[in-house]
Amino acid sequence: MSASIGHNPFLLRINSTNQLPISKLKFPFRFSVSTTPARNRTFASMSYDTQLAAAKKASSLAARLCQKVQKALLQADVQSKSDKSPVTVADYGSQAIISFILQKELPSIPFSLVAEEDSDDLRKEESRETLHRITELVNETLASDGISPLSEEQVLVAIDKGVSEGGPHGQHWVLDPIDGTKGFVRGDQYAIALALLDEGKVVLGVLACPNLPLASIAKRDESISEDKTGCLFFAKLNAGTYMQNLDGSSPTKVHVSDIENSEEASFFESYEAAHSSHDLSSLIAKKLGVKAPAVRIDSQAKYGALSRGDGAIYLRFPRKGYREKIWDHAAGYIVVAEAGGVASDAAGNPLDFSKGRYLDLDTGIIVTNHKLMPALLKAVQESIKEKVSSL
Ligand SMILES: Nc1ncnc2c1ncn2[C@@H]1O[C@H](COP(=O)(O)O)[C@@H](OP(=O)(O)O)[C@H]1O
Ligand SMILES: [Mg+2]
Ligand SMILES: [Mg+2]
Ligand SMILES: [Mg+2]
Repeated sequence: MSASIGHNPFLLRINSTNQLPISKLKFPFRFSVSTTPARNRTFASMSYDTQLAAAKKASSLAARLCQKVQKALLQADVQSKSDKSPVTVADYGSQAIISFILQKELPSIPFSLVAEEDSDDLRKEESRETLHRITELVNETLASDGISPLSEEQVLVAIDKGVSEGGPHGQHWVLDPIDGTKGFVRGDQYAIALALLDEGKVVLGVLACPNLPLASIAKRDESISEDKTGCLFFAKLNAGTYMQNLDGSSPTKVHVSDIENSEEASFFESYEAAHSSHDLSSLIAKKLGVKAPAVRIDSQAKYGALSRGDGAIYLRFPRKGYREKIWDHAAGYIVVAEAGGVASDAAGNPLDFSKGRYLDLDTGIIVTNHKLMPALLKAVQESIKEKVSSL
């Protein structure tokens, strides 16, 4: 793993392999409050209310930190020049806050966290100033909620709780502290994405999207820039999906688009062509007769926007060999599923979050409503075949 600290104290460039030394693996924990063995419990019997409240609090505080850093980044006019995945002090700060708050709010539940970042680079001598800045940011954010400050070591320990491997047994939090870091650095969309796995299934998810307008982004007039932004989506198994203002308004229930005619559908995809083939998605859209141009935005904000019907389809086709990580999809997946949507890989298999830190997938991820899925799947499979045979 390597990292170099740029001129701006808010930005770190990092080259992460996501490989973890065996010595860092955490024993998978069971939910200890219940006296029933985990495998015998039914998901319906669990309410997950305390976990959801803790997840909402943790994500909202992390969003506060991210908003502050993004403002500073933009004022400093930093640009992402490297083709390596950027990591900012906000990625680390967000992970530290969420890890710390979840443990603080849920003291009686054994804690297992599968998260994107680790502190290996931050522990290096050359990162001292950065660690100091991260700790300062974390403490300013915690103070705004009346929480006592953490030491630099406590910040590192909180970040490193994220080394869990997840898996099919017990409960595991799944965290992307900033999803869409490239969008974050550009001043565009990003999300703080937190989900809970229980026995390998996603049972709750929270998506904080500080730059997403509260109003629909479908057919938005780009010239109107004073749209209110900052959405918090949350979903619990069998309990629906809700959206509220990040500042804490009362939640409203959301539902995916009920469009049946694919010609009327619009679709989301990654802003970054390196993350998802824009060529393949345009071929699929053509086959479906989609008229609207692709809506390209960063991060799981796409899942949030889809869950409230801003668009009807999300297409993601990474280059061959890319392995999707569970934190890039777990929260978004349940937010869409509980809003009446469906996600699968390109072969129509459901997404399986029980396999550890990665998703095992056939080719890509497609998300839509139940009515459009059969036609979408057909168009996807035909398009993939055509693309492969034309190579
Ligand atoms: N070559 C690649 N193909 C597909 N996804 C990639 C990728 N390189 C990075 N990503 C993932 O794409 C995520 C952003 O998704 P999106 O394209 O929807 O904005 C990144 O999350 P992070 O920003 O958390 O690192 C990263 O995990
Ligand atoms: Mg990243
Ligand atoms: Mg991500
Ligand atoms: Mg991330």
